[in-house]
Amino acid sequence: MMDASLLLRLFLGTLLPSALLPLLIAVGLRYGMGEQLWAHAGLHALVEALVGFMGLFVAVVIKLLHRNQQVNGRLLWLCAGLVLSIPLMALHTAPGSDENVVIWLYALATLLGGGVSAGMLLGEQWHSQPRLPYAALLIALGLMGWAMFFPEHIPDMGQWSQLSDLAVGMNLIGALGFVLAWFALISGHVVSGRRAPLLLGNFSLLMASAAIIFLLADTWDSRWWFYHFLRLAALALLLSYFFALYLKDFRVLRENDARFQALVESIHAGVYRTQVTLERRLVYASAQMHQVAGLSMQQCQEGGVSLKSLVVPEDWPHVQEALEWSIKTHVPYEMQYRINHPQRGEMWVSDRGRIIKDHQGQPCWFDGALLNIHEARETEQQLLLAKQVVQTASEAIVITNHKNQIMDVNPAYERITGFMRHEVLGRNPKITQSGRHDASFYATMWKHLVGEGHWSGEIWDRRRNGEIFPKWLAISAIRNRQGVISHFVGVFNDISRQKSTEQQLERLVFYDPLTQLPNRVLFRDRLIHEVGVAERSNKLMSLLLVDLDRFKIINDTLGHGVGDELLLQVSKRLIASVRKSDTVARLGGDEFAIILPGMERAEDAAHVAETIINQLQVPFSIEENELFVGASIGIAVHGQDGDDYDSLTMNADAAMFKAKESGKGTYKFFTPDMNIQNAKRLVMEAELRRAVDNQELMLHYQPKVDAESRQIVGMEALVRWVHPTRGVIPPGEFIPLAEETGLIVPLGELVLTRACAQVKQWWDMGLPQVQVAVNLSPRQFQEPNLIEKVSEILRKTGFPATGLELEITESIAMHDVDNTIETVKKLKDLGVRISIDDFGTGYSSLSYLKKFPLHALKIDQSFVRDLGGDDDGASIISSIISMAKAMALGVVAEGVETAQQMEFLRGQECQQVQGFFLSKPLPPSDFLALLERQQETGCAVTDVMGGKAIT
Ligand SMILES: Nc1nc2c(ncn2[C@@H]2O[C@@H]3COP(=O)(O)O[C@H]4[C@@H](O)[C@H](n5cnc6c(=O)[nH]c(N)nc65)O[C@@H]4COP(=O)(O)O[C@H]3[C@H]2O)c(=O)[nH]1
Repeated sequence: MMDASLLLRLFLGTLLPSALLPLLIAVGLRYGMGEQLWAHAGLHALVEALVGFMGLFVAVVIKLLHRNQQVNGRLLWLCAGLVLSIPLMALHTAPGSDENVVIWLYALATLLGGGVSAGMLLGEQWHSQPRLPYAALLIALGLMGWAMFFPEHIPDMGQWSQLSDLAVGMNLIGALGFVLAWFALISGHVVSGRRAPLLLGNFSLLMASAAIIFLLADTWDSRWWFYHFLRLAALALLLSYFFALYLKDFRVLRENDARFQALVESIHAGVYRTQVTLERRLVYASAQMHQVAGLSMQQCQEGGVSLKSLVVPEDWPHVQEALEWSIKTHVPYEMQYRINHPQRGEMWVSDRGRIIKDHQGQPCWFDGALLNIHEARETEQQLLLAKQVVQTASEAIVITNHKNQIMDVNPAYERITGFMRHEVLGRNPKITQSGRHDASFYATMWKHLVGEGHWSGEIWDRRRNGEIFPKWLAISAIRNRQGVISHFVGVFNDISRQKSTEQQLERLVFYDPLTQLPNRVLFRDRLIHEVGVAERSNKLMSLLLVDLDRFKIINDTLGHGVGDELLLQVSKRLIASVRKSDTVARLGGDEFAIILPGMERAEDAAHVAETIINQLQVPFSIEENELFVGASIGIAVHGQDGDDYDSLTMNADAAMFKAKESGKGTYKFFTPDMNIQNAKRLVMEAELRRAVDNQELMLHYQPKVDAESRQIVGMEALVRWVHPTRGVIPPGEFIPLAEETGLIVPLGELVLTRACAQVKQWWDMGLPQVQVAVNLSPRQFQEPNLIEKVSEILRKTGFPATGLELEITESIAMHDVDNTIETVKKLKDLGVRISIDDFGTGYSSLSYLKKFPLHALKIDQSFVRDLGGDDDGASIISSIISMAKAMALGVVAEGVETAQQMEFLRGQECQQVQGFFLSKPLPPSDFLALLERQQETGCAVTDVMGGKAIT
């Protein structure tokens, strides 16, 4: 609805003045200038020129605005109306035009101007005809040409005072056209807004009015001037509208530009426009390009710098490619590349832009924005790197927020805990708690973590499968800029393998690998510890050293497998014999130590020792063998027998040695005189060393007699130590010491050489050529050059190998059976005979025995001694004899002391006998006499059978 007040204001403000003013001017001119024709003609030309200029100007403006799509297409009809009418109107001022032509031009201009302007009312399909103004121009030119060159063909238009009907009709139709155009204009379809339709409508009304007044006017009268000025006012209205429109556009443009500038300068990005040529020269660069790309402010303002010169050469092809692609596809581009910043060096930028086309759709610019992303990219790279580090780290990493909710974990976390990332996100890390640590542990941990910012330590956790494992955990608190804890980062390692290695190492260092008992190192530690405890308390502490009595024989004869099993079983019995607080340790070989702390009386240690001895006397059953071992125990009590590790162990050792000495299977408390005995042993060792060198050793010979013929068939060489002060020392007292110290090797060589030399001498004397038997100790037997030594001695002494018999013990035979068989075979190859001494005391396996190239078995004297007693010596002897017979071996019975024993052995068809009943071991001179007697009488021991020994 048209606003009435607006209508009134427009009427009063626009239409009225624009009609009144021409009227006043016209009246003023008529009466002011009178009949001065020259003045009227000049003013008329000026007015028409102004009308013509304004009309054409407005026509051009409408056309241009339409091309820029700033005005409605209907206005092209108004434009065409102006193009048609204005030149025609202007033409009538040409000098020499006759009245008919002038009226014709006027009427035609009014007709065509109004008629074509009314085209604004036409339907949609008639709008936006860009060629319409040109067509109008052509028609106008044609009509002008007609009027100018063929005035005679112009219809009769009458005179100013009396217009023809045609002239009147054309003017009326033209006026009607302007009225119709007024309808079109005020409808709001041509121009929008409140004032514009009325303003333009006024133009149309004035034009219509001018056409009507034209009909009433006469040349130079006031009506005549009136319609001229009406048209001038109408066009002035039109011009003012479009001028205002232009001004408005210009202002908007300027505002937009200022706004655009402000906007562009306010953003961090450098905004640019470049040419689409290959160089991509900048035609516009915002001031930010100074910051982003290092352009000078002058370069920013003037442009001209090529984008190519800014970009790092390696990246340019990539930039070119993206821009070309954008030209081709018209799709905006977005890329990241490096530019050479003159001050800051290579900088990463992000470039987003698009192709701009001209009005013909041809690409003409690239408009883009360059953003410095160097720091962001560096940060991104660092983040990427950090992420990769986290992802590939072998340590588990868990990140929580300040509420201790898991925000992220790495693959190592998943591998170690078994929990997948998605299972733990948002949960508390305590899902892996093992329950091994109490609340106070975690409270301390958190206190330290929050206070110090970090915590590290060993902690036990639980895997998803329930398995508990140790880990080394380091947690750091991460604080934000305000210093408030925002995150926690936990890094941990599964240290179960390391732990078990540590434990294994600890076991290796501190425990005996066979029995798993503490070894000497840990024993020492514990003993020192218990000494300290005993000193602080009123309790006694005792140390027991336990040595197994027959372990060596068992180990040598039945092998290490049996030996190891025996030690295992012994260790179990020892543990079972003491309290849990006591320490049972294995010091090596068959030696064990027991620490008994917290005892009331020393006798308590004796009870424990008795228990142990009783326990170890119970036979052990290993691999179908029933094995008997006893134990000798030495006891030292803290305080009375020593107050430190060294004195206690030394004294317990001395006590143990004494226990062994005083018959096995017993215990002894340490007494001070034991140390004296120890000292004695040391002295003896030195003396024995000297004795070997000083020829203090001499040999005695004990005859072996044929049980049937009673003739001496052999002899055993037995060493004696003739001590300068102590007299003759029997071998039982020094052979073990020699064996222990290694002195047995030179001693054994000495004995063998002496025996061979002695018997060779007797043989050379023509005496009965009986064999001599020499004892070989285990240590001698294991000498790698034994064979060479024996053959060298035989060679040196010239004694035939067949005259020599070497006695080895059962334990030697059964130790390392294969090697022993080898050595025995080699000895046999030399011609030497081998017999097994003390047979029956060891654990000889018959099947092995068969493999040895033996000569004879010597029945141990303990069985002979048992004859006639309760023990089953007789049956053992007869078994040995029948076994030897079966194996085609000779048998010698040792230790024959009585006629009964002799009788028994003869009855059992024992081939040879040896013993005090026949003869004690004799010095060489006595044995020589015996041999000589046998040579003379044929039998050296005849009288013996009468019950009297030879010596
Ligand atoms: N009670 C009793 N004893 C009798 C009787 N008949 C012989 N004997 C003793 O029995 C031991 C026999 O020697 P053995 O079994 O080889 O036992 C020997 C032997 O193992 C070792 N031995 C002696 N001389 C040597 C030697 O030159 N080298 C090595 N390696 N060991 C030797 O010392 C051990 C002890 O030698 P001896 O004291 O000489 O003791 C000798 C001998 O005097 C008897 O009727 N009644």
